[in-house]
Amino acid sequence: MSKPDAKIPLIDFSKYLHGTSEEKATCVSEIIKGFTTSGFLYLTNSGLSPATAFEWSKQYFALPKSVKEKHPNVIKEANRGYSGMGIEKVTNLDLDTKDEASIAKLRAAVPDLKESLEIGSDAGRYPAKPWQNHYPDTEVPEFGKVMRKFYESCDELHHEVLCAVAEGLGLDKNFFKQYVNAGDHVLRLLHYPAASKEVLTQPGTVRAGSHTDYGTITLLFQDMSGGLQIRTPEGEWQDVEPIEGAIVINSGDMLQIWTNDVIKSTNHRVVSPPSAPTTDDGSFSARYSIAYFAHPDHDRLVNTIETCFDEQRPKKYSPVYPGEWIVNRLTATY
Ligand SMILES: O=C(O)CCC(=O)C(=O)O
Ligand SMILES: [Fe+2]
Repeated sequence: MSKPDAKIPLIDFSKYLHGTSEEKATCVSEIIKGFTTSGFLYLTNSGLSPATAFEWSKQYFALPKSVKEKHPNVIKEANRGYSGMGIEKVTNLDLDTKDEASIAKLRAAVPDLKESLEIGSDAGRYPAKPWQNHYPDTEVPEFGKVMRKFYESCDELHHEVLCAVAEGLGLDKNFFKQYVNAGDHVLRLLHYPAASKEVLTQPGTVRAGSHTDYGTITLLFQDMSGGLQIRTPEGEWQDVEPIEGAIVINSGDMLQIWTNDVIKSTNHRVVSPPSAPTTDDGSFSARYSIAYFAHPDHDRLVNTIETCFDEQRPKKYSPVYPGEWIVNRLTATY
């Protein structure tokens, strides 16, 4: 169970979208409280439902391996396609050192027990990119249509949340808007297959290893299996229990850099808690989740906001290009 002091606020977003100016202000300060303490919050009444996307995601993961492996996620800059079981080992390494030995050691360690499909933007609403999504529309009819629609709905919601963040930081409401128009976001479908308790309770074995997210915010849709945890400043793991109908939203590296650590990019992971549902043979049941990683445009420089540093609080980060940041992080991850 989560501890009572868990600073993961449950926020009714309809109050921001349609409330009185007082309700709106309360909502903004709750969002800022979540992002500046645990780096996580729950959002309800956002108007966005992941139900259809989950249905199509399940159909995708049920396809034969040979079909999914036709379009592997191998080009870091593209970050599109399928990653099979054990391909990814997420981590936070000190990327300034680019320590090849630690990356190699990490790759040899126990891999994450999951498979995923990464989907990027499509030309049309967004500027064309040199890379394409490969939708399995023959095997799963309308897959591309469903995912494109969901991607765009997530983009819209993410814009609203960033407006609230800007307001909460005392900036112009549209401050982040100029940075997030290229559709450099990533929609990631995740499947953690059923696994025996012997495997998942071995020391060091996790469904997804500890990491921070690289972008501005992540919209995380999880089923009711549980297992998501965040690391508290005291170094303890705290459950982010699923709440029916609530979207988990966490702040990522870009907001942390922009705000000089005022907003947190918190480490999180996925394990199988003892309370996780089990199958008839006593294994942990499969878990499905969908993450929408919102990113600033890859070629727009992100530089710490002027009001977030002064003599007492020196600037901690050099300006970064989001595109370079993500490629460095992905290189250390796969
Ligand atoms: O599956 C989840 O609940 C979390 C996934 C996650 O943190 C990620 O893919 O970055
Ligand atoms: Fe994550």
